[in-house]
Amino acid sequence: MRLHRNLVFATIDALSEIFNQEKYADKVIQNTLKRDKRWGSRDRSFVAETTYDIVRWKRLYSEIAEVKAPYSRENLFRLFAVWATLRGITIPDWKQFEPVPSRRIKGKFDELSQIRKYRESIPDWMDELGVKELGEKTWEKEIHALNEQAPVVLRVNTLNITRDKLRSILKDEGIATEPIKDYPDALQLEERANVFITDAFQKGYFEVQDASSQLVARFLDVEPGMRVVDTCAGAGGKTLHIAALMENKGQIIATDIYENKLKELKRRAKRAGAHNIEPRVIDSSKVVKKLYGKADRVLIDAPCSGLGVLSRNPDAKWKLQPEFIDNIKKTQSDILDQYSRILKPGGKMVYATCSILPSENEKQVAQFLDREEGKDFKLVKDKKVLSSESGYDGFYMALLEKAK
Ligand SMILES: C[S@@+](CC[C@H](N)C(=O)[O-])C[C@H]1O[C@@H](n2cnc3c(N)ncnc32)[C@H](O)[C@@H]1O
Repeated sequence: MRLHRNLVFATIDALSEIFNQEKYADKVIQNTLKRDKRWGSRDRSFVAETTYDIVRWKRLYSEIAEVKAPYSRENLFRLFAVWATLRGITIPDWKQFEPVPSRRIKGKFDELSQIRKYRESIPDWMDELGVKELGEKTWEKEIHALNEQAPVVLRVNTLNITRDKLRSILKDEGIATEPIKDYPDALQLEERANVFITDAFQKGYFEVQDASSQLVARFLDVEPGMRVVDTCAGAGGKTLHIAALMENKGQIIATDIYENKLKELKRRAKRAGAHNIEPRVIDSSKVVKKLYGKADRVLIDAPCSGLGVLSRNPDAKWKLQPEFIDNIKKTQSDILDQYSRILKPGGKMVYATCSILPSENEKQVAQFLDREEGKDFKLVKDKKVLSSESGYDGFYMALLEKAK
């Protein structure tokens, strides 16, 4: 592979914004890709994937390159040189690159690979927390899987099209996909591609949604005609799936504390042809109180550490803090206590997270069931999805039923 100057420079600029200005990697990459209209799909994927790779391996590469934050341009080029050397890519003789000690880089890589926190490139606290919560063996496998690049999975919008039909349309657009066994609405891309520019996307035939995330709406056991409240709806990934499962019949009230996310949900619902979604911003406790005792189904897709989705969001390794996880657990239990009251007697509720930590998942549910607020509920079933076992995001979902 030959390195192109403008692509390498774009990658270095993106890394500088992510590492030094604390900006989110996905947003920075999105903007960086707008920089040069002449870039083709290979150029764009070089910038996106190399940036994500160096973000993912920041700790390991920093140790090898002996550089620390704040990252000067010189240091970013050193990180880049480590990335290229470990992939067997020849470093060009540009003045930005110092002579690269390839043997030393490979030697240090072998040496550091003996120690998990370097090998898997994670902060000390995260390694300790993973071992404490999951045990050494499971954590070891899980963090390894979470460092793999995530596959691109689509959720077929069955309001508009069948899976087979979409598959054949995408094939005609040059995008090959495979159905995934046991995931009835999913198609996995055989090769990465920008699916958002396809005609099929504009027509609302699919959404991009990880396979594990696609399990949640089905877990809620919805039926056409029900009243469902999706309490932490965000931009509506699962709301749209629920709408499709309900065949547009019944009512879905989608709430969130952020209006901008619900605005995005509205846009997506329009494209998807989902007509039974009513977004409501939670701007006071009244909004939730008004719904008490009204729903057949409640989804709590709770805010969480996001440790199950590190493969698609590797900069969370550096942005996440242990204090954030402690606080979010308190929010999760408050949300459970409050939003469970939205259910009618005999109704069902799913509590879900994209975390793999038992303290955010099964322990959170067990504590709820032990509290006064949970006394009328029983656990019907739960499912822990590990990335190392499924090949998709880490997730947790519990189905609870309220007594009649
Ligand atoms: C895991 S995300 C939701 C993802 C979304 N359900 C989807 O499938 O695309 C959690 C959401 O909870 C929202 N949130 C945080 N605190 C909340 C609260 N107290 N009440 C309702 N929503 C909250 C966040 O804004 C965020 O959108």
